[in-house]
Amino acid sequence: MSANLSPIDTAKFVAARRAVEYVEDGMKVGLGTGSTAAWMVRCLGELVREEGLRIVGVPTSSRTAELARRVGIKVVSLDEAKWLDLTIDGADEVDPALNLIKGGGGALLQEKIVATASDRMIVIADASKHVETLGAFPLPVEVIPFGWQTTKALVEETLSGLDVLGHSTTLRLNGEAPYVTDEGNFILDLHLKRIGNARQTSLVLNQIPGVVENGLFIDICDIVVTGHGDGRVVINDINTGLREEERLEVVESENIFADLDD
Ligand SMILES: O=C[C@H](O)[C@H](O)[C@H](O)COP(=O)(O)O
Repeated sequence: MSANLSPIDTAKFVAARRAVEYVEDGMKVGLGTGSTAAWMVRCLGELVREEGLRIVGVPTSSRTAELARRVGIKVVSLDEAKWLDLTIDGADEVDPALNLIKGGGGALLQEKIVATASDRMIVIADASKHVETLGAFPLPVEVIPFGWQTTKALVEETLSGLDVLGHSTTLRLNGEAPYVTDEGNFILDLHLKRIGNARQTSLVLNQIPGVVENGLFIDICDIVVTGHGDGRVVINDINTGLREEERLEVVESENIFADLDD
């Protein structure tokens, strides 16, 4: 069957489809969160079901855990797996050095822990995620609920010293109530004017009491697989400098497209 995907879903799907080629039998794989990562989980599930691929998956959110189980991937905790061969995840922004902003879907904390505990991190993205400088996408910062308004004020005061803060810092909402992460925390979205020094910004943010983690992923990602709406994928490996392009055909079994609610 030829799937009738929109160009954006085609881009996400081909990136995911190409990225799962890095997964080998017996691997322990970190499973990212978000709409692009959901394609990867479906692709991996298909390989498990149809080709007998034997892997264990460590999900980075309750959403991903649920989807992974549904598509037939054996799910274990990070503490059971201890160290992972590979993590595949999406991103909100990717810069030329493959530094990232993540957390648009609220899963940055588990994502950063899982990616850091992996030999390699592969990011899957559509072309719109590439930027020259990080920071147009609001930077998510996970904070504990206790005293969050004080933490917000401290974040604003600290960033004004770095001259990176734009017009506002907002508490992420779920309807009228604060959005609550899988770890029971809140998220502040930082609207920045620029991030001149992402490493410094990340370190400074994580020094503030009440801040649990921020969405800057510096020197964590090894490979970016970028999908395009016409089926092209571009692979960028920061360690080898390799850049290659190929084209994938979007002709898939019904199973993988049967469940598109994620
Ligand atoms: O918290 C969510 C994650 O960092 C996502 O990987 C990121 O927001 C990208 O999501 P999507 O693939 O839906 O654009």
